[in-house]
Amino acid sequence: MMAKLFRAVIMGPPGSGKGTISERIAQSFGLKHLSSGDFLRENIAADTEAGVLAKTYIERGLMVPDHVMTRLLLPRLEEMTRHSWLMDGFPCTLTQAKALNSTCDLDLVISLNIPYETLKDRLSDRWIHPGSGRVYNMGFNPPRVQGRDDLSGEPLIQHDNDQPEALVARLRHYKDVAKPVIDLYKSKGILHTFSGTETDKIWPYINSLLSTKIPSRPETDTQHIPLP
Ligand SMILES: Nc1nc2c(ncn2[C@@H]2O[C@H](COP(=O)(O)OP(=O)(O)OP(=O)(O)O)[C@@H](O)[C@H]2O)c(=O)[nH]1
Ligand SMILES: Nc1ncnc2c1ncn2[C@@H]1O[C@H](COP(=O)(O)OP(=O)(O)O)[C@@H](O)[C@H]1O
Repeated sequence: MMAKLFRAVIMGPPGSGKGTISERIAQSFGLKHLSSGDFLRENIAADTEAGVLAKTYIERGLMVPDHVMTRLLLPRLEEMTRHSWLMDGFPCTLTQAKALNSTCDLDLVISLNIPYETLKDRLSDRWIHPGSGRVYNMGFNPPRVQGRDDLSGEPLIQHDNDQPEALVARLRHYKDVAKPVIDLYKSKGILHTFSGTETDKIWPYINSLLSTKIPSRPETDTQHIPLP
């Protein structure tokens, strides 16, 4: 019998560690990690109509409008009827959350609650490989060769968006738009909030929560069965 599918969302302000934690969850529990940012970058690289439109917003440091996001992401999720997944970066707004609601039932929402000073320190030290979206931090997870991506060897860049002046505005905006989304998931009884300043200290709590929710791990009993 196929294991029950599991659908989760991870939310948090820029720099809260959504990408970093999502990778750990994907590796430990075999969920597919879906990232709105990666998905947008793929569409931009492929010059799709929505990608061209999204690029005009991202280049100005703005959020992509809800109707573009839902038009891009929902069909993709609808294709994933046989997969368990973890979505990072979507939904960001109540309109997106309601649209997602009409497509699927979420099992769990993880919300990361990280102090502003911590976010500021991390993001001012974040380096990105623009081609793949791989993320480094000079203290926490530095690249093997300074300034170069581990896999491609290509140069890493920093986003102006990650510098303190832009960050204050992004965080204020996040708080405003995320609050009703968090309230919605709280009212559904699926919200789990994790607070702290270090991913390595938060991770064991997320790991043990997921261990109680996701019955089978890839390395234990699904060796011959394709993952859901
Ligand atoms: N010093 C430190 N850096 C961390 C920690 N956890 C994550 N980081 C780094 O902080 C930065 C932000 O982490 P991400 O995983 O990209 O955060 P995110 O929430 O996905 O960020 P956005 O893509 O902007 O929404 C990256 O450079 C990470 O390597 C931590 O516990 N300590
Ligand atoms: N759910 C979303 N709604 C609107 N815009 C989004 C969404 N997810 C991503 N974006 C846009 O794509 C950009 C890149 O996203 P991401 O890689 O998650 O990184 P970051 O939030 O650090 O910029 C965002 O800055 C934003 O413009």
